[in-house]
Amino acid sequence: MTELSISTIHGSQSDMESDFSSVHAEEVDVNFPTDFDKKHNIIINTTPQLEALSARYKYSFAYKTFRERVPRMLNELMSCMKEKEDRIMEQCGDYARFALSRVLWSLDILRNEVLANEMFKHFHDKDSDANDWNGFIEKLERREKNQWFSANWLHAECYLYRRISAAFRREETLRDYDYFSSQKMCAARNIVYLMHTVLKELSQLSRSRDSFQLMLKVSLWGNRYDLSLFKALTDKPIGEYDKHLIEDQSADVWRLLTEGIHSSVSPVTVDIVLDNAGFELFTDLLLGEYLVRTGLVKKVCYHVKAIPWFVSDVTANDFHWMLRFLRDHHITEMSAFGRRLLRLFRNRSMTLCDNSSFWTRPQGCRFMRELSPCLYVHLSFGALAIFKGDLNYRKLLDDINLNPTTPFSEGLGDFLPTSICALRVIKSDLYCGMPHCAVEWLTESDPNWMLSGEKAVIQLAIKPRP
Ligand SMILES: O=P(O)(O)OC[C@H]1O[C@](O)(CO)[C@@H](O)[C@@H]1O
Repeated sequence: MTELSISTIHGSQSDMESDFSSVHAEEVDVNFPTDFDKKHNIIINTTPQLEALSARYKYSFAYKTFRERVPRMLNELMSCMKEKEDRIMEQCGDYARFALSRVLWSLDILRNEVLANEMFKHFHDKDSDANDWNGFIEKLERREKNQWFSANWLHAECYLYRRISAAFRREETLRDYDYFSSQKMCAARNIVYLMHTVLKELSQLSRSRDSFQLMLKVSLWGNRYDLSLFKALTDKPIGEYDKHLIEDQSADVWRLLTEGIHSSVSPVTVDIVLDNAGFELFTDLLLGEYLVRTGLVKKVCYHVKAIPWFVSDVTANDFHWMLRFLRDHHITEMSAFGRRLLRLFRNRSMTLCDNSSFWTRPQGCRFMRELSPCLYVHLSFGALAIFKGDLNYRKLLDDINLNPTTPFSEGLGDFLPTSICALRVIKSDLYCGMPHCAVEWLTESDPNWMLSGEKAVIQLAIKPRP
């Protein structure tokens, strides 16, 4: 098997380390909680097991996220919008100038609400999920978990991105403007050399267990490309990554697709719940094309986010942009790959599921059957659903701080519409299905390991079929 190069991270690593080590550094201040901590009942501890992750626990990534990362991200978004004002006017028309100033004002208010740990506000926009969101916020109000530093981390972070979206969608002229799109497109353009290298190495791989496992791992490590955390990249041979794979069930996924399901699920469909745009999406398209081309599956269905989400998550616009970008590229292998993909979409071997708001709702996957029964039934008709990335993993576990050795299948609660595979680069302090003592050992050698994006898991929960 050829030694293929995939990326490592630098620069942001130091940001992360400084971020997290400052958390730990404050341990010395454990007897002297800051004024903010006292005023907002912050618990000077890590998150207890079986509790939901929340910024109410000082030694958590959630606390760091709302104390520092989110205010910084909102500052960057506001200055980026100001910088691009003229280009936005070209795209959305002159009237958007007033709309943009109202948006900047809303984002500034949002940032101050986070910094002051204010209560979540109800939505007054016309979007189809507004009522569901308000019903959810009322539930949080009753449980007094409706503030940035008391809510479950997943709920608060999803609420943040829904609020940002509301600020733009309130404005007719900016309603469909994706405020993260230039970052996503720019990141994709900057990594063409790697896409080309990967294509030359992998696009003709034949059907075999080794090739399948390699394709799955390329899609996994593509998840390191998440602009909400990391900004810069360089090359490293893929083989070197296996030592960073804490749990690897890729062989079980191969067995499931080749031995496990023939009679019960035909034609074999695989759903891929996408994460980041750009290079990660490219690796997910490569995986899908390999699955169909080698006859391992008849159909691949991709799931995207309905609104701009967590900076770099894929929306339907990003998905179509990537297909056009590949098809129209001057590099032969790139355009050939783009045309092959478009052919697979035309003959419906590949489809895009872009209309579910479930992926941008705060609830975990165990609430899908109740909240999005159609989506649940759709997944149950598939042979396997592949969940990409850290945020989707948190949604699978409903952000519950489980004992790290809890089996993955148990971590899903009762969510098992079909067999579930998680391809996750670990980027937050939440785990399950880990070998005994792995988390303790890793934390001992590096307290920041779970934020470095160095470690990953490939986990599978098999749905028993009659
Ligand atoms: O792109 P991914 O893999 O879902 O990672 C998202 C990141 O954002 C977070 O929400 C933190 O802000 C974590 O889940 C993770 O660190």
